Amino acid sequence: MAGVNIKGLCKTYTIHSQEVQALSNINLTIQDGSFVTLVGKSGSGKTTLLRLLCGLEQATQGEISFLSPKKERAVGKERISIVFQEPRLMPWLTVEQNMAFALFKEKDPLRVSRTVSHFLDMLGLKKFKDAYPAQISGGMAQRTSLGRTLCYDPDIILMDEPLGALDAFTRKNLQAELVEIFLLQKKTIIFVTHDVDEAVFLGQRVVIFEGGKIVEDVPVSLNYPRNPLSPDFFQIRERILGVVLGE
Ligand SMILES: Nc1ncnc2c1ncn2[C@@H]1O[C@H](COP(=O)(O)OP(=O)(O)OP(=O)(O)O)[C@@H](O)[C@H]1O
Repeated sequence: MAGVNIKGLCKTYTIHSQEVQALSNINLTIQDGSFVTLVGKSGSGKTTLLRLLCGLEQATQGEISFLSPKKERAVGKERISIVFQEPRLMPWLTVEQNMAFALFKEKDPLRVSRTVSHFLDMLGLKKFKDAYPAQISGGMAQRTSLGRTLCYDPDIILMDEPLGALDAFTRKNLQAELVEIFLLQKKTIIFVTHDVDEAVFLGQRVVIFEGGKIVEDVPVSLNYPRNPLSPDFFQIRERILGVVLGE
């Protein structure tokens, strides 16, 4: 595992010679093995931060470093994986093969089948292992995408609204499963969502973005699994909603 230390991070895009400051002076420390959710209105810079963290974009200024990285990984070789809103599975591969794809560098076929089988089990996909993406539901496809990520054994998992396209029932189920996976695996998870309830249900901290800046960092010191109907949950949710809506 690894945590992240972000110092003075800025990202400017240029659209038709007009500069857009997507992120300005972001300072954030995310501890190893913690679950952090990022919320904020559309265009506040959440996805840009994830893209910088996984190297899909270069920062204009500032730096990102890793905290307590795994000893067996060389510095700079931390494993970061990203899960998007859409599962991005390969349609010509089965559920099992899509997950195994994360292990294409692994030489030992037994290790591949053991790892894939473990996560197929954990995610309730065993019965569908031979199905193709077009033959499974959106929830199962997103579980397969998460399974592929877990097979890769990343130090840090970035999630960009991974449950955003699912129906409310499937979404609630997957939120609960994600908490269980987090408690079992203790990976560092950085999760972007527009849904404040989801952010409070999942995160140990909710970081609020506005106009490319962090405007508040709210600790959520409630035990898992959380009850969204409890007064403590309600109070934190209202506080965050107030900041996001600028009330
Ligand atoms: N590739 C790009 N080129 C130019 N501008 C970009 C690019 N990506 C993002 N931006 C701009 O950066 C700003 C932040 O965008 P970003 O996607 O990070 O916001 P967000 O908070 O993730 O929004 P949403 O919740 O809608 O996904 C926006 O003004 C957006 O137009």
